[in-house]
Amino acid sequence: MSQEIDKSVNFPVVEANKGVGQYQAAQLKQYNPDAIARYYRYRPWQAWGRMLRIIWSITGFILSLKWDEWQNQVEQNQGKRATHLREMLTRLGPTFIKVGQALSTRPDLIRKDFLEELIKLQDQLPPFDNDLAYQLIETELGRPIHESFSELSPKPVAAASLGQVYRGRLLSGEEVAVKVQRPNLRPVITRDLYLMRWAAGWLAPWLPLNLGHDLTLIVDEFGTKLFEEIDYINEGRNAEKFASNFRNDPQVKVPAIYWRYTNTRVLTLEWINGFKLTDTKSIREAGLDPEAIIQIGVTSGLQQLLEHGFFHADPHPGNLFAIADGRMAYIDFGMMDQLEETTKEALVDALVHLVNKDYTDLAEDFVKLGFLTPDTNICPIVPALEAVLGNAIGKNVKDFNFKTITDEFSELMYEYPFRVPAKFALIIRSLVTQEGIALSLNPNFKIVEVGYPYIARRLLTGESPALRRRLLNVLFKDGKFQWQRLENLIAIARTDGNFDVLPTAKMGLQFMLSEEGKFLRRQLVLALTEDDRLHTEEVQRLWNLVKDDLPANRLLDVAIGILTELSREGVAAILPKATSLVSFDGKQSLTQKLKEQMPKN
Ligand SMILES: Nc1ncnc2c1ncn2[C@@H]1O[C@H](COP(=O)(O)OP(=O)(O)OP(=O)(O)O)[C@@H](O)[C@H]1O
Repeated sequence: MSQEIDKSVNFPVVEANKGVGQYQAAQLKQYNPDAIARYYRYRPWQAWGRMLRIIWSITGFILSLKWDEWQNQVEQNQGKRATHLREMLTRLGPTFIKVGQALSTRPDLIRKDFLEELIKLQDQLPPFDNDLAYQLIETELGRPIHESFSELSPKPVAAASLGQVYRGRLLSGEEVAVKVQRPNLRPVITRDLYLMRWAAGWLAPWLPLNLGHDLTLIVDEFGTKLFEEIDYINEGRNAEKFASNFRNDPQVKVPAIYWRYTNTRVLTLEWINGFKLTDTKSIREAGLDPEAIIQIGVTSGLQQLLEHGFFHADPHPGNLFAIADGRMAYIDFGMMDQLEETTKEALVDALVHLVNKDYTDLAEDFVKLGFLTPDTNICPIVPALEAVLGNAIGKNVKDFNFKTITDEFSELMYEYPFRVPAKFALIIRSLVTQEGIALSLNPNFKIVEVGYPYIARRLLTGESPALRRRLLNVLFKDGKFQWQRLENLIAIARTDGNFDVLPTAKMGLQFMLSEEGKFLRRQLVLALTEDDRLHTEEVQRLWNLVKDDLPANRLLDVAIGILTELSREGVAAILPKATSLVSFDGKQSLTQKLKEQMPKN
């Protein structure tokens, strides 16, 4: 522990009540592009040296690519250039490593050979000095190492972009991972973000796509996230919130945080004994079923986006573990994002409309989600969406994959005024990464085979009124009930291991008998009697689909349960309007009987 922590680079914080150019010698706690710009406006020389180094490195790389083209050696030098790119980003430091990590999940933007090399940035990085790290742990925790840990590995077990991780044991015996941040991270990141933002402003007009206009916003989003990521207290809180969202899920494991041994730059959390999802060989050797792990990964990923709204924005395979007991564990909660309720709902809508091939509604969803501005004329976009997405989905919903969708979509973006809202860059990244992980475990993986059953189950079990409205959207087209869609939905939902028909049937019945279900009751009667015939075949087909899961006696219990729960007012509200439902095929006598049997309270 001989080395001193380098305190020479100190980034000042701007206090709101101080004039421009007056700074405190403290550290900027939150990303604030204006404050950063103000600081460097008065000290440009502090950024020049760094700027020259970045330009030098990037120009060198671009020239080597050009040289290969001139010499016709692109093929031969592919591997060499990919390594060059990774080494360059590593040399440029944490901010650029993070950019590389973000790009490593974008097969739509990056060549395959580069991609494979960039993936190594996820956790094969050079560690920083051990003594320095130990010293940082002591300073941050305010006590000597031996007063916190009975064991601490003499060397880090992993070195990542922002910190390195030691394996240790608390005095109380628990096995822990101790993550220590790289020294001087904040000032280094701040300076790089300033330069990136400045460059983004200059480059935007020369870049293709509407994406260019958003480039400084993308840098700001990246900067905000990066600042959140270097506050380990924030990461600990995120982990606990994430754990709480999955508290009832026996398949997802989240490490506990040991707050007594945690501070802004040191994080102590439960050690996870498992195999990274990159380590497919060990997963198979341990007798674990990759398909089951994929299922947990995709379902929990969709749950984060569509249910909790709080999602892991960095789910690369180095951050996901398969545990010997069959569970999947998440680590690294530095980069998380929160979706608003309206965004979650619009996302479900968009998925439903996409699967139903309702392209007009889908175009409207894009407006709601901010991909199109509200003043956009969607008329020409609808057929374009149909041409591109209809192709991507194919005849069968199962042919759908995000990679094809993003590829096809980038074509649309050239022709129509689509833009990717900064927030969605993270969602898209999260989805494409999860699909990529699943593909690495099973090359024939189709996200829809796991994803759509989950969505179908959620719609059918619609816990919230908003979800029930969506189910109705799926079941009706132009006011007509779509038997085939209900049949498909049930068939697909049944392939999801968690789908139980009985509670769903119960919920369906409850809904039908409620005031809210009035519309559905009426429409069902119309559907049943459409074209002057009783549609018994459709009912029979539906019944065949579910009858094995619905033993008659249990179904009767459920029905009686629901009916006895209904108050007299409830029944009175239903019966007069439901007469049409029961007026054919002699069932009126049954409702009469029910009326007589209802408790008189
Ligand atoms: N709780 C844990 N149990 C076991 N290993 C862990 C744990 N936490 C971290 N590690 C190991 O340390 C590595 C780096 O951890 P983590 O991803 O949290 O760091 P990071 O600096 O946030 O990295 P990244 O570059 O992915 O942002 C992990 O890939 C894993 O190998």
